[in-house]
Order: sequence, then structure tokens, then C-alpha cells
Amino acid sequence: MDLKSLIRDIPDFPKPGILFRDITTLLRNPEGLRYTIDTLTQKCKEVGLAADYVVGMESRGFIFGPPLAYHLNAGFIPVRKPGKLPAAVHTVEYELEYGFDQLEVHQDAIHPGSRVLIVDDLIATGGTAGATAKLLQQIGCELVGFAFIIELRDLGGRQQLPDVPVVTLIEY
Ligand SMILES: O=P(O)(O)OC[C@H]1O[C@H](OP(=O)(O)OP(=O)(O)O)[C@H](O)[C@@H]1O
Ligand SMILES: Nc1ncnc2[nH]cnc12
Repeated sequence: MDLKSLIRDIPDFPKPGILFRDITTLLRNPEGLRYTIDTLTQKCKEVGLAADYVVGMESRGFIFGPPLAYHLNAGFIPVRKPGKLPAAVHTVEYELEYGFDQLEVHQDAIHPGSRVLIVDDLIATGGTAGATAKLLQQIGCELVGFAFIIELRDLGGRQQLPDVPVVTLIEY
């Protein structure tokens, strides 16, 4: 399936100079959605990505994380923007393609030694995924790999990540 044809490109969003890769057009396509989840699962299994937990970042990691966790027989743990999680949190700061932000995870959601797989819709600069990896590794988790629907290769985000397998479906 030509997944790229289901991604909509929006120039100058959310800021001038950013070419936004919009996944909502893929999500609303039944065959595209099924193919995306099935192929992501298959590729993770092919490289041996067994995990206790799939960790997804707010907000688009929440779309792809739970179905992937379901198919990999793992739990799902949300990593959220600041002030959203109700219990005690661990926090990390990171840089975006278009700004700065923080991410948080519940302290009691995850424990040293847990095998975790980080999932998001897209890797650009690698700031978000790299910060999430740092957060989880500081807790003492075993990071088994990353899975993204889209990789923006020119931004070199992969170089920001620890040396574990990276699964991607679409590259620009
Ligand atoms: O590799 P990076 O340069 O860090 O960029 C990738 C991140 O940016 C987007 O999220 P965003 O922070 O815009 O939040 P959203 O999902 O809530 O729109 C995207 O969903 C990734 O999480
Ligand atoms: N170019 C882009 N398109 C969609 N989401 C993004 N997140 C960071 N950069 C992005």
C-alpha cells in the first residue's frame, strides 16, 4: 500500500517554514489504518522487539501506541505534557522542531528493569523521542527500541537516539 499518498502535506504549519506531515488523512482511511498498525506490528516482531510496555508520547503517540501494545501483548504507558498526569511524576525537558516543552510519566507506572518500546507518529529532530528515552533510562528501564510511522531523515533525529533498533514505515 502507498502509505505516503495518505499523508497530507501542509506548508507553514504551525509556523512558517515547517512542512507539516498530517496523519489525520491516513487515520480516517480504514485500509490505511489497518495496514499501518499491522505493518508496524510485523516490523517490530521481525526485529525482535519484545517489550513489557509500549510507551507513547502525547498526543500522537497515544493514537498508535495502544493498538501496537495490544498486538505485542504489552501494556501501554502514556508520557504526557506537563501538568496532565494526576499522581507523582518524573519529568524531562526537550527541544522541538518548533519550540521547547517538557514530558512527564507517572513514577509508579514503570520500574527499573521493565522492557520498554517507545512509539510515536513521527521523528523529526529526535528531541521528543530522545528525551523520552532519557527519562525511561534514568528510571532504569531497558529500552528495547523505537517505532515511528514517519521519519523526517533530513532532520537527523535518529542520531539523537540510543543505539537500539528503530522501526519506521514512511521516510521523507
Ligand atoms: O522529533 P521531534 O522534533 O521531537 O518532533 C516529533 C514530535 O513532534 C510532534 O509532536 P508535538 O510535540 O508537536 O505534539 P502533538 O503530538 O501534541 O501535536 C510529533 O507527534 C512528535 O511527538
Ligand atoms: N514536520 C512535522 N510534521 C508533523 N509533525 C511534526 N512534528 C515535528 N515536526 C513535524
